[in-house]
Amino acid sequence: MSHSNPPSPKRFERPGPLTGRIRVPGDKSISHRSIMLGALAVGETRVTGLLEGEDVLATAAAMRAMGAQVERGEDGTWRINGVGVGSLLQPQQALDMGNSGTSTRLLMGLVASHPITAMFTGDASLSKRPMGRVIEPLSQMGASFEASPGGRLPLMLRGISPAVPITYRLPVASAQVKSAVLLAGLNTAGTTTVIEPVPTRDHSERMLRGFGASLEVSEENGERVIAIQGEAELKPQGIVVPGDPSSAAFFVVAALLVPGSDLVIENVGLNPTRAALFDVLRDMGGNIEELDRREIGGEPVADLRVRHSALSGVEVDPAVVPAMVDEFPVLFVAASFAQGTTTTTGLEELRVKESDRITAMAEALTLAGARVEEREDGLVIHGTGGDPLPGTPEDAEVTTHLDHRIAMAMAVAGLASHNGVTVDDTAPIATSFPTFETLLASASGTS
Ligand SMILES: O=C(O)C1=C[C@@H](OP(=O)(O)O)[C@@H](O)[C@H](O)C1
Ligand SMILES: C=C(OP(=O)(O)O)C(=O)O
Repeated sequence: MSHSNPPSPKRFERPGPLTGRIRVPGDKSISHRSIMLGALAVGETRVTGLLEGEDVLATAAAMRAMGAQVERGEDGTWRINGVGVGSLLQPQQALDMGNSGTSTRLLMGLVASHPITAMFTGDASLSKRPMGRVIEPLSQMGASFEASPGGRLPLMLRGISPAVPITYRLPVASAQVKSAVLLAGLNTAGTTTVIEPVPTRDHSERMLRGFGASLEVSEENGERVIAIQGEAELKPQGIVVPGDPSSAAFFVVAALLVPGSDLVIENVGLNPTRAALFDVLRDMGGNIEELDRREIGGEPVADLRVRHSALSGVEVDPAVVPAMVDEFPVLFVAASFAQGTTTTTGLEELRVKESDRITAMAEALTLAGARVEEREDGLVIHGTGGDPLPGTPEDAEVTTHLDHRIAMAMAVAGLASHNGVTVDDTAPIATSFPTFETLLASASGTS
């Protein structure tokens, strides 16, 4: 896990144009869910294109600790032999969630409706993140918790079976909270319902259905209502994981910013609940073309051809925030090079990710010479009009706070800066995108 890796500083400097074709690793959200649902199906689920990042490996280790077989074949296919809904085993040791909020919150949902007790631990970043948002609904379902102060990790969860089905309206727009309740509902007799005032990524709904759960989505008074029938029997699946749009985002912005670039990123997942960044960048003037749009594993996918473009500032509609919640760090970088001002609002959730991404990016971009104003719920960025940023001073480095997306976003800023940008620690990148630096070297012809 990244918390045990020594810090690995690196300076990112102006490369040649980004050209050719690259393929980013599999989608993180879909990879986590493939392992979890595979571990609850009876029989063998096969997954190709699984993201082999530390976050997903933490999920795999936890599912093994609760009885599933999760193995990587030599051909890169993952084989998961599940225990069946209701049959998770008592883990013998604490479940180490590393840096991964998704692993923690979704697995809390699974454990909550099984008659087992689990201790959840994580790294320094994860141990600061709020878990009250899942403790609350899962307590209503009958699970009990002993959490660290502030509803944080480490925490002990005592699950219960039978659990109580609930109807829960999400107080924050969070796919992790939605998924935790739906996963708890899998082993709960009756109907468990989640009401989403603001739609969030829908991979759990799509995949639960794909695995054979009875799940209905309807709309009532402008809200999404998701109802799952409990005591489900899941059937093993063959899953092909599309490329992660959240990882592709770094290369899309890099190609827009580095002069002369013309890059194709193959096989990018474009689920509408995930893909808003690409629309915002197009509104800013970004030349991003979709090639060969197709469907893979029930998800829309395309190759993205991205060419260097002059960008203009925009006001980002807060309604699109959930559909690009992880992409703001790199959007802020794009905005720093645009002509004019970019305004973002409604980003309160960014303060409780792996780091406080509003403050972390304001500080990092300011150090690299950008003009940034921090507000409670977003950033206002005055762009350079296309000129390079100065970059970080020789003796200074950007602080990533154990946050992979800060590290990668500022690496991209370095590519378009006079003096480059030094990032204090690139180790967290391995949580979601272990091949980031290799792909960057290959796209810029420096490998
Ligand atoms: O459900 C998921 O797979 C995720 C949901 C989002 O978190 P929130 O639900 O906390 O917004 C996102 O930031 C995270 O990277 C992955
Ligand atoms: C917020 C993220 O992940 P998680 O919540 O799973 O740690 C992310 O990948 O940007």
